[in-house]
Amino acid sequence: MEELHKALKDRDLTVSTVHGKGRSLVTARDFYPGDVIINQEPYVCVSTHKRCDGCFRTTNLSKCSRCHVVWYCGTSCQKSEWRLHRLECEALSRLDDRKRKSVTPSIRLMLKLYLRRKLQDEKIIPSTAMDNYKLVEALVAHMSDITEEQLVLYAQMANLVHLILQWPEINIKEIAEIFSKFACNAHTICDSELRPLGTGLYPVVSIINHSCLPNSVLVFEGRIASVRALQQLPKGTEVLISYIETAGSTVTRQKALKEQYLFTCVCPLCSKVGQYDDVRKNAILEGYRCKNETCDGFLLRTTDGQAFQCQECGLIRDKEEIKKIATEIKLLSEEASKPSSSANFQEAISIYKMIEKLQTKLYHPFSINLMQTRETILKSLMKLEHWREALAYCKLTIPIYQRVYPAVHPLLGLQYYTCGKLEWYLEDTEEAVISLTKAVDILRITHGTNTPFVKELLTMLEEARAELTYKSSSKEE
Ligand SMILES: C[S@@+](CC[C@H](N)C(=O)[O-])C[C@H]1O[C@@H](n2cnc3c(N)ncnc32)[C@H](O)[C@@H]1O
Repeated sequence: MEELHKALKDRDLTVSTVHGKGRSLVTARDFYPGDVIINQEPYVCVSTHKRCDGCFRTTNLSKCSRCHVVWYCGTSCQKSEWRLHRLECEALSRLDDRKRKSVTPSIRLMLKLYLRRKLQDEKIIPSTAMDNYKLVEALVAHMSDITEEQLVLYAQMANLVHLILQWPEINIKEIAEIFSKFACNAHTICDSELRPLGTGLYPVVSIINHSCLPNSVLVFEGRIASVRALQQLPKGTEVLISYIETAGSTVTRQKALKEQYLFTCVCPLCSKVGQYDDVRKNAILEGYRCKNETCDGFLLRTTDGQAFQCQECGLIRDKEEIKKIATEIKLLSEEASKPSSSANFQEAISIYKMIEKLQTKLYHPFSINLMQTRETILKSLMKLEHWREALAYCKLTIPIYQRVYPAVHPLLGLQYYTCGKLEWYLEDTEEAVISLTKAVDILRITHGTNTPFVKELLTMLEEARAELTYKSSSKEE
């Protein structure tokens, strides 16, 4: 680990231990909003769905002609992956069709990990301070916290890995432990618009702990993980990213962290659990609305548990009435998730609009359930190229985004970006300039200014500004 400390020192970072959290990454100088704190290539990664295994693209794909499992977009990616894939390919080719179908991304991640370790041990692939198996060994596994059921699943997966690799010395218990490490440490690789592409293990980035109110953000440039400061981080600050979607009540966030990452979060936001501010925030995010439509107070359960009372105007909402609407929403949601409905955007939109109508009666106007429904409608409208209505929905989501996310958050930036693009396309140039400027202000910090995505956004903003100037000068004439 000496080597790692030296490599991190060169990047103005250190590792220290924080009570209740274990290792943590700490700044050794001041970092400013948008500064890259650390970049890392994955130790191993896999694409999910049908994508090129090298660059995650979905165009010009052809399957490896030998193993029929892995896809490449061309010879360049195939060559760059060859040393590792040669061994993986050999192992996969031995499988019959049925077994080959059971090779999930997690199984492939494990195969690649073992093969890469072997290649590094044999010095066929070089090791560096930030790229070696010792870093994987140091990752937390939380073996004592996993359920019996999960353990059985890991053991089954480990057996499959054993069967594929056919290495006599392989240790099933060790593989199961590494599966647990994947669960606690691997990251979902996303594109610039935060759509998931694959999964990767970045053992140095994995030293970074979670906060529900993070000071940094993890984004990806291709398969390189990039952690950027969201705010000024004075020397000696613990770098914190969010592992989960933070727009949820404390209970929802803690449940997600416990289930997916096996820990109880001790961040400043979570330690406020039960305090008035936390109760109020949660009741707005996931609670019911006041019966009086002009009141935006939040509701809490009455002491007898039989109803909910608005904390602003005192009006009572009956539990049965709430239950009735909630049941109608549930039935409609089940209908919407049927393959026949989700494949037909028009049908999906009409069901989700019914859900939206019921949710506006049930939930607080700043509810995340409502935000998610509107987001689903927006996406379907975009698919159908119903731009004007899509813009209306996008605008409806923005106030909720502003409320549930901090001022600098990639999802808020991306929502302004969608809004700006739609406005520009619909020739609402003045509005487009405002929305795109807001998008740039956020995304230049979260994504950096050198990525193709942000460069394109900057060009779009420049063009929209030029168009606005032209429109204004033509009006004056
Ligand atoms: C990806 S690792 C982060 C590095 C880890 N601290 C280590 O020592 O390797 C995730 C683990 O760190 C700990 N952790 C991260 N954030 C935490 C938080 N906010 N509260 C409590 N534990 C946390 C948990 O044990 C979690 O499973």
